[in-house]
Amino acid sequence: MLLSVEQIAKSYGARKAVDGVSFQVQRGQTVGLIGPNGAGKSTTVGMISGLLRADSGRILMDGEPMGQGVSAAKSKIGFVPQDLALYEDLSALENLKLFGALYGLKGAHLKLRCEQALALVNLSDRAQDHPSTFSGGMKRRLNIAAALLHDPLLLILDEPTVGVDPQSRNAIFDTLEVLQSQGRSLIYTSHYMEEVERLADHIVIIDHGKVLADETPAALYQRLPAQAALHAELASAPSALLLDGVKAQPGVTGVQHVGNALDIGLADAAHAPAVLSWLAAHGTPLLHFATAKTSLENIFLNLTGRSLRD
Ligand SMILES: Nc1ncnc2c1ncn2[C@@H]1O[C@H](COP(=O)(O)OP(=O)(O)OP(=O)(O)O)[C@@H](O)[C@H]1O
Repeated sequence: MLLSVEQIAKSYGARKAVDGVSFQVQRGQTVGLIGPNGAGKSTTVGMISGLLRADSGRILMDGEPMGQGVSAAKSKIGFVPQDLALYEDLSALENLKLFGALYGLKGAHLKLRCEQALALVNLSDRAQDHPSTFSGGMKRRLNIAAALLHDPLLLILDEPTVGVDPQSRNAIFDTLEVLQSQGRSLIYTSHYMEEVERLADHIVIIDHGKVLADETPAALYQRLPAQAALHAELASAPSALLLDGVKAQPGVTGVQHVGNALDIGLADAAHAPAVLSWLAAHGTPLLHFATAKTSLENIFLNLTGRSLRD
């Protein structure tokens, strides 16, 4: 195991921002930390990266306790904060050299690491430009490069796609996938389930400073009442009788309708053909239908009764 977070807690005055959070990160694993605004994600990763002191609990990095100040454990972690930390009046390369020097890198080794990091985030051709001329996404990528200079085992990213255009978002994902293929561990915080689902082997759901779930995406899917959804558009609005009939079909976990459209939850996608045949035999003509895997986005709603984003 690479990182063990054990019952960490932190209050700001009377407000408990993080209230006994525990989870682990294995070598090479990506853990997605997901929760709504104010759930305690930034405070949690702030404590893991050593920027914030925990009121209680313990954090072990590669077997060693994490504390404040410089330590071997801390040097194994790279942190990409939510707030961008770049010097606008230095070039991209000069920014990296400054960060690298702070990590104690020097000379040819520093230069090589800066070049490698710029190449990884696809900014080699902008090395001499100032970040003031960069898009939000390019600045974020430069920040990721800065956090990688000292070759950390674990990279922590706090909502790296906030304020980022879709193209740069994909470039960030591409970079993170390269890091994964190198066997690096990642902690990725977000309030977008689809992002976490794309990247993470393990998802930790956090709300009001507490862990609500800590599982693989597949295990979380199993917690959803419907595994698949069937959307069907009829030629006219369904009758109450038809709705009851659909609900009674094997594998149907729920039915909603808006106008002529039916949204049917299925315990398994394999039930879709039988439900469609039944509809064709009993309903008004079917104009259009589509099936889809249900979204993990629903899991938060399922666990808390609230949605991830308001
Ligand atoms: N420096 C601070 N002083 C006082 N309260 C704080 C401070 N930082 C965070 N909080 C509070 O602690 C709680 C957790 O905040 P935190 O930033 O960790 O959540 P988050 O999940 O990262 O949210 P977001 O997605 O909005 O960044 C919130 O109620 C927040 O208002």
